[in-house]
Amino acid sequence: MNDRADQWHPEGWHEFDGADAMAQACAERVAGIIGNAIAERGTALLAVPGGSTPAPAFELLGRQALDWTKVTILPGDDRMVDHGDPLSNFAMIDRYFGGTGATLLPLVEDAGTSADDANRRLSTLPWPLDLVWLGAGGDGHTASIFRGPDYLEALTTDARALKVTPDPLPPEAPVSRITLSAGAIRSARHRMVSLRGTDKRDVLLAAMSDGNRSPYPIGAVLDRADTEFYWSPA
Ligand SMILES: O=C(O)[C@H](O)[C@@H](O)[C@H](O)[C@H](O)COP(=O)(O)O
Repeated sequence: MNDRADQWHPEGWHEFDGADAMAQACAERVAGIIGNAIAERGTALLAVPGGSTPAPAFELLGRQALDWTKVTILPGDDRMVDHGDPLSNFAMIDRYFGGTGATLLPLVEDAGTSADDANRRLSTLPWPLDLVWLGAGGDGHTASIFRGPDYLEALTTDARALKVTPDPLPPEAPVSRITLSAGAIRSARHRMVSLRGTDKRDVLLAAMSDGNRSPYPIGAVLDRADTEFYWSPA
């Protein structure tokens, strides 16, 4: 574990002793962003990550006293599966926020969804997003932006979302996906990344230090845009 106190960290770095403290901090921060967005614009629009890290924070956030009827939540990326599939990120959002009164917007309706379908749905939203909350992979991916055949399009398209087929397919979810593009992520009013573990931390720090030249997608995607980072060792 390369845990040197003098290790460089980007602006907006928040470190926690454990996953519960990080989940509490993430839930409170996202609730604050939602409350401010509603106060300023009457609505709040946020994209949230898939994967396992955010679940404890989703649990706490879903219990926050907010005017959820003014909130729209969508996945920042989703696997090309039906909502009944355990791989569906939308199903996880529905599990934690389905009872709040928020509007839940799928990126993927089913395995046949196209990028055009997703972009048509996103075109109805009061863009830009108030928040894009991201996870990070040990290979430096974020959302479903991986190195591979669709990487350049994900970094350069003006479209809000695109279909990607990572190569190699990630073993934990070996399917194509629809993901927000780098441009959509950078256009959000706020960005947050939550992640656990020293290996991922070291990849993220390297990526953020590299900026858009980074070989790690998250560095190129964020391109040093203001972002808050929430990290715990486990
Ligand atoms: O659809 C997905 O899988 C995610 O959006 C992906 O970007 C995820 O956030 C990271 O892979 C981290 O996943 P963990 O939180 O499970 O480590």
